[in-house]
Amino acid sequence: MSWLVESSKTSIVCYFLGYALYNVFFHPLRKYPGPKLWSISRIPYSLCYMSGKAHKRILELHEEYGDIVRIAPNELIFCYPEAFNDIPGHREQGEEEIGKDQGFWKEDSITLTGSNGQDHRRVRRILSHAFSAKAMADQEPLIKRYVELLIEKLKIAVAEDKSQEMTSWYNWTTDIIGDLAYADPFGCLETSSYHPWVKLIFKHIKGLAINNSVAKFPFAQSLLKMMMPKEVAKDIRAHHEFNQAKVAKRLALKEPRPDFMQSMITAQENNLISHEEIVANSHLLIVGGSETTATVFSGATYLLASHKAVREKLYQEIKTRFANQDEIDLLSVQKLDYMMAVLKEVMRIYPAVPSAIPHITPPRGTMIREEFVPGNTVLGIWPWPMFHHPKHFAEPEPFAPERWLGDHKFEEDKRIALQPFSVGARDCIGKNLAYAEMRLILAKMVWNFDMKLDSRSENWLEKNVLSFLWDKPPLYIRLTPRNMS
Ligand code: HEM
Repeated sequence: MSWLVESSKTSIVCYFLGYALYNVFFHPLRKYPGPKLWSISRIPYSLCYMSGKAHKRILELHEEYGDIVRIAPNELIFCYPEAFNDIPGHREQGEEEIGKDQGFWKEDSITLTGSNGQDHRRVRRILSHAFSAKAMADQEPLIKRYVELLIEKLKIAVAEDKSQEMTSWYNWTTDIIGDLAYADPFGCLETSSYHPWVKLIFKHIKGLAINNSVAKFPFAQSLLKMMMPKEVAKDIRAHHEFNQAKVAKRLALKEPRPDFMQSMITAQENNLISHEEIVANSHLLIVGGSETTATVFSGATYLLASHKAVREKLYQEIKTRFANQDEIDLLSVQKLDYMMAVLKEVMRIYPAVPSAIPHITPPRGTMIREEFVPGNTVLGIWPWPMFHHPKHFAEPEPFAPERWLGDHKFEEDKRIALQPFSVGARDCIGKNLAYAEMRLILAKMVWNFDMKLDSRSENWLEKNVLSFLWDKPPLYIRLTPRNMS
């Protein structure tokens, strides 16, 4: 019997040795540089992914190995400004799409962001109506109402305690997207507290890195499911049931509404979208449309609170442009050039989507940067390292909005490297809405309050944990109301 055990052990060792040798010396990606251990197995990349600081390690890898690095047997990452055009960007006519890696999306593959080819184009066309200039003009009164509610409730809270935990306030503005998707707000701002469903969205971030890391290890994924505490499984079920119930309630409304759902309802009447797709995409819109903007608001508030000169300059711009705050609307905020520079710099320093969203080459392979990349190779661009690489941005660490306003110190910057909304046929469909919302909220915040950092939140940026998206620590800011009309 012992000979059987011995020979099994030898076979296993030989298998792994052969696998390692193949990956290093014979694999089609062998010519790409990267740490040897990472090219043998996915495990080092997965461990890095779960470390909470993967963005920094990935930047180090690009600095050490160059623009294209092999980070797993079958995976390459790219860090040069044109990479956004080469991978998610528009393809030439007749060229095959570099689609999303379905191994990453799994259950989300029927959403807009997880689907490929015809399905993606069909749903994108349907949803694009909800994000047109006309739709946004129709949505403006609703957005303004919630922004006014945010300011009003904050003023009440600040009268009691100047120091407010701002990530929660910005998470509560999910009310806007909740109303645009379900016609039924969560009531977070009204009650100045979390709706349990909204709380779960933000709590869920912590698990994303683990979930994404094990996605490529089916055994580990099954194990994780088996080990999942009962309450977590119950939370997940309740979360999905809540989404389904909200969608059903919105679908039952007879009156047309200028919201995200209307275009899907019209499409369903013409058999262009299924009920399951409507449910899945409503969830995507809520999560994609609220977590991202809440991150940018939190980053902007922290950076403004800790940079007095920038804060003052922004305040001056807003005060000079508007006579009273009723003049601040979605259209007028577009004229605030300094604010735009501030927002770009916030998204460079603290991008809302900091980690790579994996794509995959078509089975026949494709050309990238005049080199052939074999079929079924997973490709990624990590936004945080792209936006922090000293080859792309001079002095990448300090918060410097002037870099977007022609300051000669930054004239060598590769500005096209900053693509926080990605590019091409799969860029952020909510980009214009996000900019409108961000400018409006920031303008109203700066008009109404001066912001200073509470000592509890010093080095807040450094305390953020990367879990695919940011797992944000509490952000305490001291708000002083200004006496403005
Ligand atoms: C600052 C705010 C935002 C940032 C930084 C952001 C960023 C992004 C990025 C990088 C992508 C591409 C993801 C990929 O490659 O799969 C994306 C896609 C998407 N975003 Fe946003 N987003 C923001 C706000 C919003 C808002 C407000 C909405 C809607 C309410 C939204 C809805 C979507 C959807 C549906 C997609 C998938 C598009 C497609 O695959 O065709 N996003 N976003």
